[in-house]
Amino acid sequence: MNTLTFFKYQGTGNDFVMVDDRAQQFDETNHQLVRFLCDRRRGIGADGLILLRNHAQYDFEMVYFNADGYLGSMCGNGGRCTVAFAKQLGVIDTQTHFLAADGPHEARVEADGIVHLRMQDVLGQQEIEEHSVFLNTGSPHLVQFQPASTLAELNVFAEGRAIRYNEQFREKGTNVNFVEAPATPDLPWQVRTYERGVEDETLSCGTGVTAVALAASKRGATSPVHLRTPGGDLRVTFEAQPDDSFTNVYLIGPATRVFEGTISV
Ligand SMILES: N[C@@H](CCC[C@H](N)C(=O)O)C(=O)O
Repeated sequence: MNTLTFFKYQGTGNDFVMVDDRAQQFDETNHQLVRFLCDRRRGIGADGLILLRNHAQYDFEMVYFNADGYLGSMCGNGGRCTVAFAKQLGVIDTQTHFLAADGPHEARVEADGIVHLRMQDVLGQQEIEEHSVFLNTGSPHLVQFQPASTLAELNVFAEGRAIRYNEQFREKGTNVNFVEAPATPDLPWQVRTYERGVEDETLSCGTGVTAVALAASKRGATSPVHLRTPGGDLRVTFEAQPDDSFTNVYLIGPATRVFEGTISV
């Protein structure tokens, strides 16, 4: 048996097992190990696992796995947590340029600990039905706008799973974000997310709230968009371009170290 040292981080309740893998010792093909480490009863427990690795051209590389044990796409909350982790390790100071599954990202850590993570430009969105759009913010997201005062009671697991496994999305999957617009412009957009690869509702999803903010810009939202998830509040800023793309997209929010430990693997 070997001993693995890990750190647990969370960003608005989306939680991750973080591993300093600069020595590149972690076997990323060991899906059963990742599932065990993310298991909330038999392992550490998390929505995903993130390896921080050295990279010749970037400050570091972030390798993200969903709780199902398989490599995932971009993780926005995980990206913010990885930036905070890199700072904790002394790999960076307060600015960084790192590599993730969807390409390079810039980020900075403000004095209050809030992480500003630049997301990839987003090339438009696809109308699926009258109240739902699909867009990719580094991960695939369906954004479904709900009637007022219905989000709190929605069965996100059942409704989200049905969409994630329907004819259109079954093969590659999608994350599903249910959204309620604010009653007045000073209030936040409320979001609950069923997350692919976790296959359950998570307390928040960073690429998800980014998708919601951009989709909401077609429904009156303006940058900066304030979003409220069951795990906490996030902000998204962006520039909308005439060709319906979005540039200078930032996901802004906290990233908290919860504990560290060792586990026999
Ligand atoms: N929670 C993450 C999303 C991680 C990827 C997602 N599970 C997927 O497989 O698409 C985030 O904060 O963006």
